[in-house]
Amino acid sequence: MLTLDGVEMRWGDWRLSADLTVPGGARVALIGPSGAGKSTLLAAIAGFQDPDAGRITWNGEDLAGMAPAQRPVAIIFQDNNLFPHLTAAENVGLGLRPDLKLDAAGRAKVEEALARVGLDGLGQRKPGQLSGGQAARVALARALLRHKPIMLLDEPFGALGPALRAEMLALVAELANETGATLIFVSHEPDDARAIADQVILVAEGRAESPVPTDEIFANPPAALSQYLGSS
Ligand SMILES: Nc1ncnc2c1ncn2[C@@H]1O[C@H](COP(=O)(O)OP(=O)(O)OP(=O)(O)O)[C@@H](O)[C@H]1O
Repeated sequence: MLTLDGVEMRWGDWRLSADLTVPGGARVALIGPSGAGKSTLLAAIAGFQDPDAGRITWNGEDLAGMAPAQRPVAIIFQDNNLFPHLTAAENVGLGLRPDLKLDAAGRAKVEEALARVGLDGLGQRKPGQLSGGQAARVALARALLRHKPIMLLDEPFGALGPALRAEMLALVAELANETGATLIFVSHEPDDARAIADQVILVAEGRAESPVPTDEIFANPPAALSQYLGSS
């Protein structure tokens, strides 16, 4: 399980506190108003931004001082972080080795990951020759290949249309089920949370709340959530 114990993030006067536990294998949506701190929270878990106070642990192990690459975490960002000059296969291969010196077994793993996300035969294309949905699949294949127990998604499918976004989220949920990974994703669409999250963390008014079962939180939304849903 992932535990945020007395975590505080600060930017100038801005503050976010988080005291919560995400069970291993959970599928959690982070929802809340723009600027509430959802990305900041993911950055703290991924190791891009140190907490100003508190501890983040995974199965009891403190992640402090661990570089992002060493953490039990794979993260996918909204722009998918693909290198335009590398092929889809090379972009995926970076998940195995940053120097791309892959042996036959490594190349086979890349092919396997590409096939698993539905990109069989498209490995030699550059990102510019792929659709938005296909590019998102490349990012997913790269994350998959890293075999990390926690997968973080910072609105990775925000630029896709609703049908494609739903399809990609369903694929992510399927992959998380297969690998047993703990999934934490940011979304501005309550429907995304309803579709694949079993729990929701509300990030609002300076706090990231403990996860609540998805059905429960939408059936009986706290004031900050009603306000956010009403204004979106
Ligand atoms: N590098 C930074 N330097 C200073 N302030 C920052 C930095 N990154 C984020 N912030 C501030 O932290 C607050 C939270 O930002 P964050 O991006 O985490 O919110 P969010 O909930 O993900 O928003 P959105 O839904 O719009 O993506 C904002 O007030 C933002 O301006």
